[in-house]
Amino acid sequence: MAMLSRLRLTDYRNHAGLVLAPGAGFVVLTGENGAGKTNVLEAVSLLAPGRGLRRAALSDMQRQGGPGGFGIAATLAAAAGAVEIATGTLAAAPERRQVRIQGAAATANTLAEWLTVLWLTPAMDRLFVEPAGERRRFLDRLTLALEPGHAHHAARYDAAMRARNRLLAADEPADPDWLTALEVQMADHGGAIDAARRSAVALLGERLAMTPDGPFARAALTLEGWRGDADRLLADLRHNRARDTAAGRALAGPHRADLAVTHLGKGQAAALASTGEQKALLLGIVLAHAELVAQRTGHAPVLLLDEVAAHLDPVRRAALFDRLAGHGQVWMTGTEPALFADIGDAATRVTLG
Ligand SMILES: Nc1ncnc2c1ncn2[C@@H]1O[C@H](COP(=O)(O)OP(=O)(O)OP(=O)(O)O)[C@@H](O)[C@H]1O
Repeated sequence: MAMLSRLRLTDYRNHAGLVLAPGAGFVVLTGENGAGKTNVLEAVSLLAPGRGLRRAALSDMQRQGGPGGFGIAATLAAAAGAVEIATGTLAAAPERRQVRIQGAAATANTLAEWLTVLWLTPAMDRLFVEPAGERRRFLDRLTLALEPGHAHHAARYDAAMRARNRLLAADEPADPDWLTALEVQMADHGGAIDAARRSAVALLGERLAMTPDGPFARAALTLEGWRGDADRLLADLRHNRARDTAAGRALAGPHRADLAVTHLGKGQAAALASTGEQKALLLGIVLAHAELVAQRTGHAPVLLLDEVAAHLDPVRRAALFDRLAGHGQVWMTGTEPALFADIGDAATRVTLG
């Protein structure tokens, strides 16, 4: 777990070749609209498991007009010394993500052992009113930061679930032993997923409850939609084979969970809060989580705050900078350098475009 001390982008979106040497603390990216600020944050988000902060297709990320394929390489300053991590695609396989750690091929999920990255983007403003999937993904990123094995369990669960769906959809009757084997895998990994999420929600809830009422609204969190351990999941899957066959998918399991968020001060569902209140709730959750992860793992996550500063009033902006000072590496974007005038000289400032 660490921070980035060097970042090199090759043919990544609009960046043919970009090298940055971020310091610890704030990394401020400014530039006009379309300069490629969010692209840089997206590149950093791909140094963690998953599809990055836009959830875009890999083939969309290679530079249009470039040779095909892209590269994102970073040096991590870790306690044990520098670690080189890299991800990207090759021109011949634009949809296949390659990952290297210290030069050796690795899976994307192992990136979680080296770097924790969390982000807040304008697209997440609608998180509380969107379908459950977006909140589940958000919850899973929060969980992954506390439990690096979470991505592995999620990947194995999804693979087993897809295989079970295919088996149930096939014309010929499913081999019961094979079906049971897949359900056992789903139950084992699903139980681990649920336990890790519940633990993350409980820890984060405690942290939020402890946080004094400040300029960012406080949230209460609960896991909804589906809860249960491995035994319960296995029993449910067995019992619901006919129903799942008719539906064409598994109707119960941790893939149906949701994160319910309440505005603590108002005792009201986050979805009912105003747009500004929803932004503040989300920011409050991300900040509390970053502090929680730093406290529990001894390593602050790398935070990517896309266009967050511009949407805060000056008092909240100052409060944000105050709260994040000394947190670790915090990447922020904005079109106006003046937004970041108050964060001091220690920041790494980069103008793009
Ligand atoms: N695969 C690609 N190849 C080349 N350019 C791309 C690719 N994908 C996106 N772009 C370009 O990147 C630019 C958008 O970059 P980005 O979203 O990082 O901008 P930004 O600096 O964050 O802007 P804003 O301030 O408007 O949010 C657009 O001009 C877009 O055309």
